[in-house]
Amino acid sequence: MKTFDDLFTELQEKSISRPEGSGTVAQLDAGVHGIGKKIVEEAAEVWMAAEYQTDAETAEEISQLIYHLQVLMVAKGLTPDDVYRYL
Ligand SMILES: N=c1c2ncn([C@@H]3O[C@H](COP(=O)(O)OP(=O)(O)OP(=O)(O)O)[C@@H](O)[C@H]3O)c2ncn1[C@@H]1O[C@H](COP(=O)(O)O)[C@@H](O)[C@H]1O
Repeated sequence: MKTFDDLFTELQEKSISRPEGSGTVAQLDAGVHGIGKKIVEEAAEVWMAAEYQTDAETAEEISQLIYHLQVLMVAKGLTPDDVYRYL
């Protein structure tokens, strides 16, 4: 099963290799403004799922929010350690 750190490593590698068809590359090309809008959208979907949908659907929405947060981290050059030091 993929972990937070596994996904982050994969996204960092894709930001360098820029494979054709990668949604991550498209997100990075959209820039921080576009990525930020996706984060707000996904956060709202997490909230709505938690209130009105199943636990499994909520978990899926949380995974999507984490993904978009990681895309923002890659865009900004932040690493998991930069975040972990505040946990
Ligand atoms: N974990 C994710 C992941 N979570 C969410 N998303 C993206 O976020 C979108 C969120 O879905 P929504 O339900 O909000 O759909 P939507 O609003 O219709 O989405 P869009 O039209 O805005 O794309 C998905 O369509 C994906 O584009 C993800 N995209 C990729 N990954 C993983 O990231 C890695 C790299 O992916 P690629 O860069 O695409 O190769 C792979 O391991 C993928 O599994």
